[in-house]
Amino acid sequence: MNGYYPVMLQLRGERCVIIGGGRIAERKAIGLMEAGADTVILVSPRITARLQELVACGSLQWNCRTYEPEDATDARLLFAATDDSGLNRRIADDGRRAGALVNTVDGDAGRGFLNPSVVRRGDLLIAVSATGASPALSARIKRELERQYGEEYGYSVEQLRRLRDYVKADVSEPGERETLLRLAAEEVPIRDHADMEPKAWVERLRAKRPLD
Ligand SMILES: C[C@@]1(CC(=O)O)c2cc3[nH]c(cc4nc(cc5[nH]c(cc(n2)[C@H]1CCC(=O)O)[C@@](C)(CC(=O)O)[C@@H]5CCC(=O)O)C(CC(=O)O)=C4CCC(=O)O)c(CCC(=O)O)c3CC(=O)O
Ligand SMILES: NC(=O)C1=CN([C@@H]2O[C@H](COP(=O)(O)OP(=O)(O)OC[C@H]3O[C@@H](n4cnc5c(N)ncnc54)[C@H](O)[C@@H]3O)[C@@H](O)[C@H]2O)C=CC1
Repeated sequence: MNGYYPVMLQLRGERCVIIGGGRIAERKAIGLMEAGADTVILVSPRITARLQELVACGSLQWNCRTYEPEDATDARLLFAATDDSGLNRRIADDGRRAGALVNTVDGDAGRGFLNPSVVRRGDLLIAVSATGASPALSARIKRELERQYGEEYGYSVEQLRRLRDYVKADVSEPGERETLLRLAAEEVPIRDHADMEPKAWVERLRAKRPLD
């Protein structure tokens, strides 16, 4: 067992602090924004052109200076993303002392979190990690999954959520709920013009439900 445990973190309203403003910090910042993080703070004397654009449109805050230990205070997630590995280690220590979850971009990953490679299709989120053994393999598997799970899954998962809300409210018998939701999950992906009105969908599923 290598000690890694996957979770899905809800980042809305959580303070995310990135130290560094290079290519890798940029990738981490964009990943946070794709997740819906709304409080992302960059600390770096220099940042990339893309990060400057994101600062200009108000998506990120930028503190244009070098790291100070106070930057780690109150961070929920802290990214040590500079090109100085000694500094990254100090940032990580400060962050852990302050109770933050810490990502260190240069391999000192023993006691923090790693970023997986991610495929997003609406509410479907597929994350892949080789836990530091091979980021290139994670990226390759992500590309394979992107082909296997196309954009149509975004619409499908939206419809499955609607169906599930309906079934939770309307079908009182737990065994029947489970059977219906499993059968529905087997039917996706669905075409985005298909009528997936929950009531009619449940009726269709009931008609094809295996007799038990
Ligand atoms: C430990 C970890 C910590 C962390 O950053 O969280 C880490 C560390 C390091 N990455 C390095 C190199 C590369 N990283 C990538 C790409 C990604 N790296 C990501 C995560 C992670 N990288 C975590 C482990 C995750 C895992 O193993 O699954 C991804 C998945 C997610 C993301 O960063 O958001 C993102 C895929 C983006 C996508 O989806 O496409 C590529 C490929 C490419 O760029 O195409 C290369 C070159 C090829 C190679 O090295 O494999 C180096 C060496 C630097 C050097 O040589 O000096 C280190 C440091 C070290 O390991 O020593
Ligand atoms: N995790 C990953 O996927 C990968 C990680 N890496 C690692 O990431 C490191 C960073 O790579 P890049 O972003 O390409 O480097 P870069 O050189 O483009 O950026 C480094 C950034 O750190 C900032 N910085 C330096 N000292 C600072 C300080 N005291 N306080 C605040 N900011 C400071 C600089 O201003 C710059 O913005 C590399 O050294 C490498 O070890 C490299 C490739 C992939």
